Amino acid sequence: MQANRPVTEVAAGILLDKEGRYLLGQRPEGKPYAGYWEVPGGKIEGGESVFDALKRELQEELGIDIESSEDLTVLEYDYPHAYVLLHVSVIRQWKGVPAGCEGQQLSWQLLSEKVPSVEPLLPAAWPMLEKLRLLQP
Ligand SMILES: Nc1nc2c([nH]c(=O)n2[C@H]2C[C@H](O)[C@@H](COP(=O)(O)OP(=O)(O)OP(=O)(O)O)O2)c(=O)[nH]1
Repeated sequence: MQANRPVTEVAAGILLDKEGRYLLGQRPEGKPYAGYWEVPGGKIEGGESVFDALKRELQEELGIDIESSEDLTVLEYDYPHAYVLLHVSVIRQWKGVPAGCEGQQLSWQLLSEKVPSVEPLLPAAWPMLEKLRLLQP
């Protein structure tokens, strides 16, 4: 557990399509861990619900509109730059085609593959993928 460190609450959304693929994005230059691959999402702002934050972040980052999500898990991770609490959701339906609206690269990955074909991944992305594999299709 963290001790006396501010908590950064983050909403992360795993887009899962009907072919069993999920989406990763590459963190842009200028952010901590630039170049690392992650599940799309970002910080929850004051007063937002997890879903509000997810809807806003996926609109900003990917240009898509979501109407629902399923809670998958909550994870904590103690990075040198921040102590992060990640609220992870799965999204199976969205409007629009995901695009790298912040100049970031995107990559669809098959859930049936043990390891993503892109690297490196943010450390906290690994346990999310493990949870995702336990989901019933
Ligand atoms: N989006 C996302 N963030 C993750 C993952 N794993 C993980 O540890 N994080 C951490 C990294 C960051 O410390 C934090 C997310 O912050 P961010 O910098 O992406 O958020 P943001 O877009 O709102 O940031 P900002 O530039 O507006 O300050 O969560 C993940 O898979 N996806």
